[in-house]
Amino acid sequence: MAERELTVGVAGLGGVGARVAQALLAGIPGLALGAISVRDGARARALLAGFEGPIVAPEALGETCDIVLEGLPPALFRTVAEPALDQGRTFMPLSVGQLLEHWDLVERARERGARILVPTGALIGLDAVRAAREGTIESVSMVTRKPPAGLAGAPHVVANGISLDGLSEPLLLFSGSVREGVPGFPANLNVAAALSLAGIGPDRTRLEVWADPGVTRNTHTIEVEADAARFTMTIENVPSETNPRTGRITALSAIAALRRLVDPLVVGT
Ligand SMILES: NC(=O)C1=CN([C@@H]2O[C@H](COP(=O)(O)OP(=O)(O)OC[C@H]3O[C@@H](n4cnc5c(N)ncnc54)[C@H](O)[C@@H]3O)[C@@H](O)[C@H]2O)C=CC1
Ligand SMILES: O=C([O-])CC(=O)C(=O)O
Repeated sequence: MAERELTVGVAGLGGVGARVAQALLAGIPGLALGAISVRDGARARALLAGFEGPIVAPEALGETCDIVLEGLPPALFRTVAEPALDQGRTFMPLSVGQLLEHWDLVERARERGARILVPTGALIGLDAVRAAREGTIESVSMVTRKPPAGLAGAPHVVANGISLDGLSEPLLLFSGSVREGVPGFPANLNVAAALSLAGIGPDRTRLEVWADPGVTRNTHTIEVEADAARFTMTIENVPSETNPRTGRITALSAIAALRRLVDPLVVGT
């Protein structure tokens, strides 16, 4: 007999959340869009024609949904994460950098029998990094290059009075550990946080962030040196229409991660 469908609650209908919610509405076997959390209900109903489920506060999604997907501005992360975990749900964050700052939530998930599933998001190769971690990893580094518009307004840029207007050469904005870098770029380095969590942690994972007028895509290159393998991988993401900081593949990665929870055949580590 077929299992019942798992319901997904989507927090935030921005570039990522709207795409995921639309995919669920269009139909993914085994999954159903259970509830959404938005600021503008009328806009949401227009984006999700045919959705008749409830619109609730972010903290209420876990009351009825098996899986809670967070696609909010980073500052609202805990508002949705904490109740979902307390309710024993599967929590899928996109604002992954916030996990580093709210690390107690991992222990909370363990205590409550909840789970936090971090999708690969706008990155590449977390399967290989996770496999390498079962052996010994010596080093992991990542270089992020974004068009200057995708980095404008980041706290690090503002706090240091850096002007990104009219750049003619690539400009190195940050070099250091992922833990040091994330707070200055909360809407840009979720990928780096995910990489660090898959591998050797935010203190040992090295990072460079470049504002590069020569790229039109959000470009991330990771290099891993491990006893089992050495690998270098690059992904060049098309910025999404609604938010130039966010690569279009981010939503697709979340959809693929949701599918994995119910598919009878799962491929990849
Ligand atoms: N893990 C990854 O690889 C990546 C993660 N991200 C992160 O994912 C998150 C979502 O990204 P986007 O969809 O591009 O952001 P976005 O800014 O397009 O969407 C955020 C949405 O949340 C809504 N919102 C704001 N306050 C709300 C509230 N109180 N209740 C309900 N909704 C509210 C906004 O109206 C907006 O629609 C961001 O934190 C972003 O930095 C982005 C790219 C890659
Ligand atoms: O979309 C991207 O290329 C990466 C990004 O913004 C993030 O990790 O927050």
